[in-house]
Amino acid sequence: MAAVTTAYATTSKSAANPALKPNLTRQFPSFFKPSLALQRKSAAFPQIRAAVSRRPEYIPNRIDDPNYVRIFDTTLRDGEQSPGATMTLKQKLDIARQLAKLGVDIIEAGFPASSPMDFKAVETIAKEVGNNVDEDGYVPVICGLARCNKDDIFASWEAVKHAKRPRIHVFIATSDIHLEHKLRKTKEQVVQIATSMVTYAKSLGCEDIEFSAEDAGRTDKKYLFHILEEVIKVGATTVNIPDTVGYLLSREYAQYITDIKANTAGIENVVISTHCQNDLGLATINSIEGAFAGARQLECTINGIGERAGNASLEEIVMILKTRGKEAVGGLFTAIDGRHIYMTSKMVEEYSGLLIQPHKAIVGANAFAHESGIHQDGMLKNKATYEIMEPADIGLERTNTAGISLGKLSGRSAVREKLKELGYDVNDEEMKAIFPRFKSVAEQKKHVTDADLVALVSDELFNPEVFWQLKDLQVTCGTLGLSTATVKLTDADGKEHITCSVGTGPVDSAYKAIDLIVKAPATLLEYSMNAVTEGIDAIATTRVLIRFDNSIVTNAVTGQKTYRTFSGTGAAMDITVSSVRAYIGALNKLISFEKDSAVKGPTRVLSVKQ
Ligand SMILES: CC(=O)SCCNC(=O)CCNC(=O)[C@H](O)C(C)(C)COP(=O)(O)OP(=O)(O)OC[C@H]1O[C@@H](n2cnc3c(N)ncnc32)[C@H](O)[C@@H]1OP(=O)(O)O
Ligand SMILES: CC(C)C(=O)C(=O)O
Ligand SMILES: [Mg+2]
Repeated sequence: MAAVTTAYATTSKSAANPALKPNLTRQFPSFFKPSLALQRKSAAFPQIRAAVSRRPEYIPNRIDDPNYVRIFDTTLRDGEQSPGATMTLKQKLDIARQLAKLGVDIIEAGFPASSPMDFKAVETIAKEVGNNVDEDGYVPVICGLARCNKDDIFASWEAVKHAKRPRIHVFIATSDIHLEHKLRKTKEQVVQIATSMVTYAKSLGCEDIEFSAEDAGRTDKKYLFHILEEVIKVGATTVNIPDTVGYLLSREYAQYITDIKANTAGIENVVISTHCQNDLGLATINSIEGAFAGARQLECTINGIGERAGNASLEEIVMILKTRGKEAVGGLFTAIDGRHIYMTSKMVEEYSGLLIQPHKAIVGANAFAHESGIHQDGMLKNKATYEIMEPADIGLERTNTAGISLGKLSGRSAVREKLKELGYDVNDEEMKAIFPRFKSVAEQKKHVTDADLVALVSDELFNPEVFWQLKDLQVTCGTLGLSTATVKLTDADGKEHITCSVGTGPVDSAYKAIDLIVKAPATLLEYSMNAVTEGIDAIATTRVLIRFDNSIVTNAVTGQKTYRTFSGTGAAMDITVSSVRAYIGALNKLISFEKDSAVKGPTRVLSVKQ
């Protein structure tokens, strides 16, 4: 079927939506100083401004506006637990900065005791993002997860204490099945451990303590009320009710919150939180129903990434409350600046390597595309016929009227201007890398589309620290014999390395040649390719997943041993070049991880006397 070309539509088959553009600048000053376009938008939609400016003062254990819902983002902790989503320190810091632009109330930056690298990431985010107070007094709380033991809690505190608003998040399982088979403890032992560990967290000087009853969704309610009462008594300020295995239906989850409110002594002095996993596809709606029943902190991740089937998705929760909160969810609202959603989603997609399905709510490529005639007809007559949200609300604008058309005669200023319009405020250094790539595409294509440009820029800007870079590539392939690839790479010092290899096809031979140069202990696990735009001159994006053969991770919950994996993405008109860029991106991530792991970890904080 042909691409749709109404004033509103886009190519629904494409990985990106070329008719829509991110409405943000990478260094957008603050959502209190919106650009002219945003000011116009805010005037037309007063609820946007109101929502952003109505954030109540942050007090750990209470929220003075009864309708305000805190957004707790755990992309960097639960999100990173998705297989293959391991991120480097720099990537985590970028995401944390972007989450602060979004205005999330709490950033769970990691699990400091799980590795020296995670400790370093949380500590860095606490120092850099956790102290960046804006003119309105907003600064996100920086939170670190800890099991109920002193080493974990001490590590968490050592990492987060640098933030203006530090939080320790302690958890322990409370369901019979976890008590019996995983923790091998009695109910009273677990209450005793939980209370003594919350007390310990408080003794370190932390005044913002979240307690999670892991697997609360399968926990005997009387016992749940009891343990919550006890941790509240000793200083927990937020109590989280995770449906760890995504088991409960919405009405059952809401009933848990209602019952906790009605039966737990002291509950009125703390904030109740939801944490819904998506095993049955119910994470978002269960979080919303939890809020309707009285929870005022919702834990979620960008694009819904997370352990197994993922977590509740931040963009869905935020847009549900924005679109229906007033009339259908008791007037509940958040202070998230939705205009940063699209950019944040793109960044998490690139960094985690977890691609967004085209029909994903809010941020999928098709979320605002209208393909069928009757819908297009309705849209042309009145957008409200088929759209319940404005694309601009998540940072997208329709660009059919955009003035600048890029081609091979365009210079740096036009490209820079266009990028600015698309939301990327690139610096001179970044421009140096992007411009030659733009030129080489423009020389082969009559018209470089917005989607082409976004793919190139994402490939350049969202890539991990560069240790190896592709300089040149030549392949021969066909039916006459084995494919041969000659690859020239530059290392971190700019030194060139050339080698060639044969393989079963052009990608295989190129990857083998790269392996001969880089010599990383990696195994290719997955490879996929998509066309960003349509036609023979489309830009191809490749995603690869590689296994780090020297890094075995043990899952604390299942005890299962797995290899650490890294993803990489690449974009180019030539499919072999795109494939090579993706592979080198993944290898750079692996090398960066290896380097970060070698950072001297806080050995001292990992061994406190119990
Ligand atoms: C529902 C969730 O999302 S929970 C968070 C999951 N995240 C992670 O696991 C992060 C990655 N994990 C890791 O790097 C490692 O598992 C570590 C570093 C955290 C722990 O590693 P290890 O010390 O080697 O322990 P291992 O993973 O083998 O087992 C977990 C241990 O913690 C115990 N444990 C699990 N949860 C808790 C808890 N909340 N409080 C106290 N102890 C706990 C288990 O009972 C087990 O103890 P045991 O060995 O005495 O039986
Ligand atoms: C650590 C807890 C909050 C968790 O992620 C879960 O129970 O799913
Ligand atoms: Mg979870």
